[in-house]
Amino acid sequence: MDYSLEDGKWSDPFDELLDSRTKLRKMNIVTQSVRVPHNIDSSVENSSFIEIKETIHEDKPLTCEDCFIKVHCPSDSISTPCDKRLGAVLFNCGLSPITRLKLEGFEGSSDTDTKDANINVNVENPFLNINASPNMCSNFGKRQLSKSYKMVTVVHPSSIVLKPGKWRKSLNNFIRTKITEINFNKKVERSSICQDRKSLVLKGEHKFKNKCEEEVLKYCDQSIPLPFNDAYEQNKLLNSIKIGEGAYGEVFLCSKNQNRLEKHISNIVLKIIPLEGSTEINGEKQKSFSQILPEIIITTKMSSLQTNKINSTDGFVSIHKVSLVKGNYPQHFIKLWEKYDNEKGSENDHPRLFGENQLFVILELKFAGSDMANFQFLNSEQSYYALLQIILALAVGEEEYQFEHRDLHLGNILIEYTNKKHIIFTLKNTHLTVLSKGVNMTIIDYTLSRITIDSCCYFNDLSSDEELFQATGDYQYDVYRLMRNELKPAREAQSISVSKVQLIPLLSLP
Ligand SMILES: Nc1ncnc2c1ncn2[C@@H]1O[C@H](COP(=O)(O)OP(=O)(O)OP(=O)(O)O)[C@@H](O)[C@H]1O
Repeated sequence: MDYSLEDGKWSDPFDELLDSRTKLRKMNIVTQSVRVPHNIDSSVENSSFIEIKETIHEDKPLTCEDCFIKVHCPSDSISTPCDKRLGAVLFNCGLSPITRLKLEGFEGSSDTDTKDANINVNVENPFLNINASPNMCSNFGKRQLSKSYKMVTVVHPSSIVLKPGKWRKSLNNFIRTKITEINFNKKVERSSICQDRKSLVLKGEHKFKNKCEEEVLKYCDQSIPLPFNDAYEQNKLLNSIKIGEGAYGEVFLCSKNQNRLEKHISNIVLKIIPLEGSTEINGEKQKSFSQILPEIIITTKMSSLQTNKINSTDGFVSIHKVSLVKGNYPQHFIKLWEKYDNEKGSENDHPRLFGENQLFVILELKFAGSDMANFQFLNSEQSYYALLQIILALAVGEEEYQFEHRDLHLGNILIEYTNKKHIIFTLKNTHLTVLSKGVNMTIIDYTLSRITIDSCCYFNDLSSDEELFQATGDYQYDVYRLMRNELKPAREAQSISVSKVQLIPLLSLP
């Protein structure tokens, strides 16, 4: 029975507030002067936060005099989004604001209102104290209100302040564009592991590499790499366009024309990942066969949950095919790359730098919509059911494969509009039906994920990846540290049988 209200009709007090900012001002809930810091703060880490003075008169609009800034140290606090702290005072309703967070990096908000603010920031060499304890850092990240009562974020000199989402991409971009003197040689290669619960399955580097290459070819249903240009000829692909990029790959959308204009497969996404080359790409060492293998296995397994009888879900991206190709980047993809770069600006390196012996893995995925960081929900109810879909998909994945995503930020959750009224899940043989409220949610990007299949655990080893645990700039980065702390006892006990779902808060729900 559907007890929810008609699609698009339902709204809670907060939706009304969101309808227009003018209303907020009329209600004295928000004033020009405090709105900017308030919104910025919802995606800023724990370097500082605003507190409202207790003497506040509820019937009067807030001004900066009513607030003071507190500074916290990351070692002893968590960067709870500030809207939670302010929520009780500013938004007297059951739900916290669902904001589209737009923190454009370490320099503060991208909000045009902050343009003329005093930016008290020195980004020339923020890594100098990179290994220093934040406790010992006297001028630990703080913010200041400018004369015009606007808030800016100041870089914490002993940590890396990044925008939320694709942390590795942001980090590499930060290093390449902002650091003039890099005192930062601690890059650790992430090792990939296919580990038995008790002992390593594969030993010896060379054997291991060959075994992984063989395995990758097996998943590709190939015996040798295919020539890139022939396998993905321009006339086999229609309406191609570059739609996204990550630290490791370029993502294109196209329709695949299988038999020269005869059979037409609807939209597919090609995620193209360079492999095994010695050239650094996007500030990263290229992935090895052993590092890509877990991603291929995990993507294939999670996709197969669609047809599983006992635990099933469509919530993980569908994979049609994997290919291993070799050769220069085809010209038609280079053109699409350049078009994207001209229109949106790419943070990645130009693909012309790949030589003729370059290997790539290409994941052919189903198009699953746009990412949640760029999506605006119609109302709270829609976001609530979206969240339920994600939770149930994770529950199914965890039940079947002890799946942990471990990097579930907004950029890795895709949303597509759907006409389906319900989304169906099967969990331990029980059918569960969730209202779609017009949206279908899909989880992508298993670079950091881990699953267990028949007592064999597949994952990339994050324990030596210090970068992952040093970034700040969003609550997302605290979650990495919190999870590491949480798992320490298990690691110390040499146990890897952990079945916690890591879910970076998706929405600012109370
Ligand atoms: N199946 C898909 N449907 C629609 N868009 C997609 C799909 N897969 C990827 N994308 C788009 O491409 C972007 C990059 O993809 P993805 O996160 O898989 O790359 P990545 O290189 O693994 O990223 P990271 O830097 O996090 O490792 C996504 O944020 C999304 O916008």
